[in-house]
Parts: sequence; C-alpha cells; structure tokens
Amino acid sequence: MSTGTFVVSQPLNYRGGARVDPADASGIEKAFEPATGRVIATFTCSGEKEVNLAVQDAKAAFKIWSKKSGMERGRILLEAARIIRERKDEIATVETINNGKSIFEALWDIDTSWQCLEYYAGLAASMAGEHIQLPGGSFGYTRREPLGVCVGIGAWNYPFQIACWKSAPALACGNAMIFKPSPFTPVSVLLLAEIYTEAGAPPGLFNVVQGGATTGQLLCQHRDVAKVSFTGSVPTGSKIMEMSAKGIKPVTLELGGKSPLIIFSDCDMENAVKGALMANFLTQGEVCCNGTRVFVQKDILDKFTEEVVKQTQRIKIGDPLLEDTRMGPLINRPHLERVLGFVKVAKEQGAKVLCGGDLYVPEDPKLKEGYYMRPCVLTNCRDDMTCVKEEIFGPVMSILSFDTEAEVLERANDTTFGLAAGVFTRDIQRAHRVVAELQAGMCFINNYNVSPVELPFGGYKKSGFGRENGRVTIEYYSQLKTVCVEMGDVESAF
Ligand SMILES: NC(=O)c1ccc[n+]([C@@H]2O[C@H](COP(=O)([O-])OP(=O)(O)OC[C@H]3O[C@@H](n4cnc5c(N)ncnc54)[C@H](O)[C@@H]3O)[C@@H](O)[C@H]2O)c1
Ligand SMILES: C[N+](C)(C)CCCC=O
Repeated sequence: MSTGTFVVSQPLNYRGGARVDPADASGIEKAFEPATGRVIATFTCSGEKEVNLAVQDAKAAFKIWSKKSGMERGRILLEAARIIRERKDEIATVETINNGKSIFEALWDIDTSWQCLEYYAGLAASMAGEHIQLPGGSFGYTRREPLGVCVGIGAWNYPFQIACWKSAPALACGNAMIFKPSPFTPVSVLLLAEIYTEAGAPPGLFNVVQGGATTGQLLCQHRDVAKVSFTGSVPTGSKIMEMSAKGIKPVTLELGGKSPLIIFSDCDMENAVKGALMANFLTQGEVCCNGTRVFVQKDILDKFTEEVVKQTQRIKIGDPLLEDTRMGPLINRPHLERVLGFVKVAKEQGAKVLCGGDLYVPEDPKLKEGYYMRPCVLTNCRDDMTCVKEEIFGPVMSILSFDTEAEVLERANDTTFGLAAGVFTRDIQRAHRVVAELQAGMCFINNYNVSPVELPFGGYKKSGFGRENGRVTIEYYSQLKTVCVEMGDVESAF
C-alpha cells in the first residue's frame, strides 16, 4: 500500500464479534491521513443506544470468559499475539497511514503490542490467591477475581499499542473490554478486535465504539461498567476521575508529562546524544513520556548541543511509508499550528532556535497538504519559559544547563507532572542516587523511551496513577475476595 491510496469503507464499530454500524449517533467525525491531509474515513460517533448494546454484549461475553481458567484465557491471548506478529506489516501500515508516524517506528509499536499479549498470556495461569491458616483448623483463602466490563479510552499517538496495553491485562484477568479510540485514529483497533475473534475470544469480549467526549462520557457513566482505564491529557483525565468518583469505579490514568533528561559531563557522549533524540523525536515528538527538558552539565553543554543539532538536522522527514523516513507528519493541522505556536512563544521569551521549528513542505506533490514540521532544538532556555513548563507534544527539545547534582534535581522535580525521567552518567552510584530522588514513575538510566512490556509504566503527580505493563497491572484489573472458613462451632456473643 502506498501513501495517498487508503480508504476505509467498512463500519468502524465492533460488537458481538463483528463490525457493525452503530445503532444511534452522537455525531459524525472524519479521520485523516496526516501525510496527505486526505480524508480516509467518515464515521458515526456512538450514542447511548449503541453504548448500551456494547455493554450488553460485553456482559454476556464476561459470563463465559470469566469462567475459563487462566490457562484457557492465556491460550487465546497467545494465539492473538501470533496473529498480530503474522500481520505485523499490515497493521503497522494502517497505523502509519492514520497516525503519521514512520513505518520504521510503527513496526516497533506492533512488536510491543504482541509482546504485551504474550506476556499477559503467560501470567494468566499464574493468577492465584493465598491460603491462610487460622486457629482451630479454620482457615481463610483469597481469590483474585475479574472486575467485569472494563472500558479503555485511548489517545491518538499509539492507537494500536494503547489498545493492546489495556486489553491484554484486562482479558488475561477475565474481564471483558469496550475500547474507545481517539476520533483522530479510529482505524487500527478494528484489526485488533478481529484478531481477538479469530483467536477464539467469545463474541462481545472486546468491542469497539467510536466517538469523542460524548461517547466517552456515556461509557464512563454507564452503571454496568466496572473500571475505566484512560490514556490522554490531564484535563480529560481529571473529568474521567470525577465521573469515576460518582460511580465509585476504579480508574487508571495515563496522562501527560514534561519529563527531565539529565546529562552529566561524565556520560558516554555518543549514547547521550542518541538518548536525547530518542527522548524527543519519536512519533514526531507526540509522546507522553518524552524527556523534553534536557538538562546538560555546563562543561559539556557546547559539545553536546552541537552534536544534538547535527543529528537532528539529519532526521529524514517525509512520506512515513518509505523505509528510510524517520519523521512523518504531525497528527493534524490544528496540532501542527499549536506546536509551531509554542516555538514562536519560546523565541519571544528569549529562547534561541538552533534548528527546525518551522513548517516543512516535502517535494513529493502528494504530500503538499500534509502536516510536517522540522524537528526543533531550543537553547538559552530558562525554567520559567512556556516551552520548558508546558507539554508541547511535538518535536521540540529544550536544552537547559546546570552546574551541580543537587541543583539539577531540584529543577527537574519542579513540575506538576511526573511521568518519566532519564539520566546519562558513567557513575553508577550517581545514577541510582539521582533516580531515587526523581519524582517520576518511569526512570531511565543511560537510555530513554524503550518499552519492555515486563516493566510497569505510569506516572507520579499529575501524570496519573495506576500502571500499564508488568506484573503489577494484574492488580489494576482484578479484585481480591477473601473467604473465611470455620471448621468448628460458632462462638456466639448472644
Ligand atoms: N501516560 C501515557 O501513557 C500517555 C500515552 C499517550 C498519550 N498520553 C497523553 O495524551 C495526550 C494526547 O492525547 P489526546 O489529545 O488524545 O488526549 P485527550 O485527553 O484529548 O483525549 C484522549 C481520549 O479521551 C477522549 N475524551 C475526551 N474528552 C472526554 C470526556 N469528557 N470523557 C471521556 N472521554 C473523553 C478522547 O476522545 C480520546 O479518546 C497528551 O497529554 C499525552 O501526554 C499519555
Ligand atoms: C512506547 N513509548 C515510547 C515508551 C511511549 C509509550 C506511550 C506514550 O505516549
């Protein structure tokens, strides 16, 4: 498939094991191909009736699925992981067309997607409670039970990966899921839904409803929804939490960030430069955990900056489906303008643009209406500047200098966010001392933005709570039942 050719004509909702047109509507949306600005799908946002039907189907599937053993559930997840691997190129292509990220990167995302299913397939059979001895031969035991119908609400930057990172642990624990992708990226999650069905999941176990805020609210407020797992911005996260509070529902919030990356002068310079690019320019910089505040120790500031700029200028921008492209278009025109606006304000506030930060128009005529910009490196930055305080969610790196470890720690933590942080140093004691002080849920030493699914991922402070990936996520998709067993007579107070 090549850029400029893909259109979706099939329904984009999935319910009862098949694609369906929604039973009612709360609006109409268009999805775009960011590389060309072309409309690739026009779809209906689901209303109350459709949300009710999806919940009904998920409840019916839950009855069957929750009775299966962990081994049985794991087997189906493993089969789904195998199919994703087999269809990796096709899924990555659809992801690239709808999101704009390079195919090179989308292939990585699909790897971390099937790996997640494989990981939770392995854990499913190991879910178990405890046996606790009590006096007189009595005893208690605990059962780890699923929650019921879980809702996943996704952001647009990692559409397929987010759906996998939420559904794999949810299904492994015996839950059913209704997933609502971002209206900007409605397409690839349908492939996941079809794959679960093909792998043997009962109809209704994994459903997709399309829509924006209204549909999301209907899902969150539904009385038969047991849990919401949300990935998105802090303001929306706060609304989700309010709705969950009203229904006393557990919620996982994977929110935004403005993460620090600290480069000490004793680092391996080549790796630190690579790390800074990984921390800022994946998916056109539209990454929640990006290390966009790059603190560099003063004595290596010039050398580091020079090398970062050189490498940034070499990033190949263009058609995201071409193998050698490393940066595609941003998600849409308003977002591109918003990101360019941040660069403008940065300049007004005294930052110096060392490279990029402007529109990029590829030579290929079919890409002329795409949403491209050149990746940007800013220097002369201060901690009080907008570009250093706010999440830009675009390819904009702010370089700041520092003198001492104590000083940089204080400045790195001076933010309401706490999603991720990174440190580059050859001093192993310093590395561990520094990460122990960093107020962030995901810390990297001598690397950045790698995603082994065995490791829990999630935020501190306003970046949210709950975790995705890792063994601990089982706790966020299950509940503990305690059973107390009397082996003697009742000792009554009456
Ligand atoms: N921590 C993480 O793992 C992670 C991962 C990816 C993105 N993000 C964050 O996501 C943000 C970008 O994504 P976005 O622009 O799609 O975020 P967003 O908050 O605008 O939307 C996220 C999702 O919430 C839905 N939504 C919007 N209003 C809603 C409401 N009132 N009720 C229910 N659902 C509602 C949207 O339709 C979408 O599906 C950034 O802040 C980024 O940092 C976080
Ligand atoms: C795969 N990454 C790069 C760690 C991103 C995870 C999701 C954040 O937006």
